[in-house]
Amino acid sequence: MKSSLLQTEPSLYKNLTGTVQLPSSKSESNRALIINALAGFKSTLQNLSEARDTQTLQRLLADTDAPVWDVLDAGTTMRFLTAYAALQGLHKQLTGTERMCQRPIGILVDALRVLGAQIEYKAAEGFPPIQITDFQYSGKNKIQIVGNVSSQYISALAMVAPLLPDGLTIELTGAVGSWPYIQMTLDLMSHFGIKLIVENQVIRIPAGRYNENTAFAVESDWSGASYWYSMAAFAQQANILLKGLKANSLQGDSQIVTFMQELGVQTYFEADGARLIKTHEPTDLATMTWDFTDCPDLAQTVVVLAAAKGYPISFTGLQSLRIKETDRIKALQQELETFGVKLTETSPSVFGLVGKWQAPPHLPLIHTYDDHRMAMAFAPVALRQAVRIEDIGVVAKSYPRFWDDLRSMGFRLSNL
Ligand SMILES: O=C(O)C1=C[C@@H](OP(=O)(O)O)[C@@H](O)[C@H](O)C1
Ligand SMILES: C=C(OP(=O)(O)O)C(=O)O
Repeated sequence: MKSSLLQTEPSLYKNLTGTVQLPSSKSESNRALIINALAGFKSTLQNLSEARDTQTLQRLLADTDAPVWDVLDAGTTMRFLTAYAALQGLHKQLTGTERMCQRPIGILVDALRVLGAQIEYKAAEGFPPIQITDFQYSGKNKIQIVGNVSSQYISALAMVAPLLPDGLTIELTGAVGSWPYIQMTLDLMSHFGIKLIVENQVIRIPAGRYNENTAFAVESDWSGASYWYSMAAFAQQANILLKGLKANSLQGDSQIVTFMQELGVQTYFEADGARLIKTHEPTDLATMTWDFTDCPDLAQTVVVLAAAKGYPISFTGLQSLRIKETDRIKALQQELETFGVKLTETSPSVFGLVGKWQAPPHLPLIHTYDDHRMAMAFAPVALRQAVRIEDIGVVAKSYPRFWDDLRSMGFRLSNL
């Protein structure tokens, strides 16, 4: 595989200005697609994401006859389709990339089995590929599920719960990670007509039908927006309009607004999006600990920025990063080493950055670990120094036009 060279003129570092049409949120798109499928494909979904994960889900939902659904590397697609196929008793095998077959699904499968699904593992217990064969309702209308492994299991269960004769009460046990993603699911279910109740960690979902013919427009992707915030923070001056973002978002990753405000990037909401202005360079920042429990997909963006800028930030809530597209903690540790920075666990579950960022003597190569967010989180570094990116193709998972958007802002990308 050929790596690519990403570089900029010094003038871009001095002043980064332009407009970006962000991709739509894949999380919102994937929920809307599942709910619309459960309601008979009759609604009008606008701005569905061009992310490969969403395109894959859309294609598989339409491929009703296929005995095997290959989700590639899409976590939500795997988890959502598992619950979707299981509760309808569809005869399906679900599989994915080698990495997808290392990402756990046992918690969801156990819950679906309790409800009456017949699901077998085709290889390792607790991991895809799985074979779904039948559904015979067990009569259970309450279930407990752990909240700190992946919220995707809970979203998957919640979306199919109205199909059960008595609905379903889902009790989340222990600490809950990625809660805003669960809230997004519940908000979308409400939008499509399900009247559910949430009390602390208990979600009560009544039996019912999703409304047909309901319009829904997907918002731009806040996770994708985070890389532009990072670029604005890197640059000396920045004025970037990110189109399609709204102040009141369903997406928890809109938390990036608050994080970046601390780091000198202010957000102004306009009629057609969010304008990012670099207002100042934070100089004497107090030592801070930032929690990514609710927004794990922002972690790589902020860790790389903090490492490069020497911001005194410690990080918590990174546990779920170990079971995503790659072990993201390990991947960050390895890549930051190239620049002389260590990401270390200073006390249980708290990660700190040690060492001063240094340009390596040779053109640095950023390894991408089949992880879109590794490539995108390191791309802003090119405002300071040229970098090689191992596989630029990884961005297709969530933000296929990422490099085109960088080019339109003045970045140069070439094959090596
Ligand atoms: O439900 C979703 O759309 C997502 C939930 C999160 O996963 P976890 O719940 O596994 O943290 C997030 O990391 C992922 O990118 C998308
Ligand atoms: C973790 C991610 O996605 P998924 O779990 O859906 O593969 C992501 O997009 O960062």
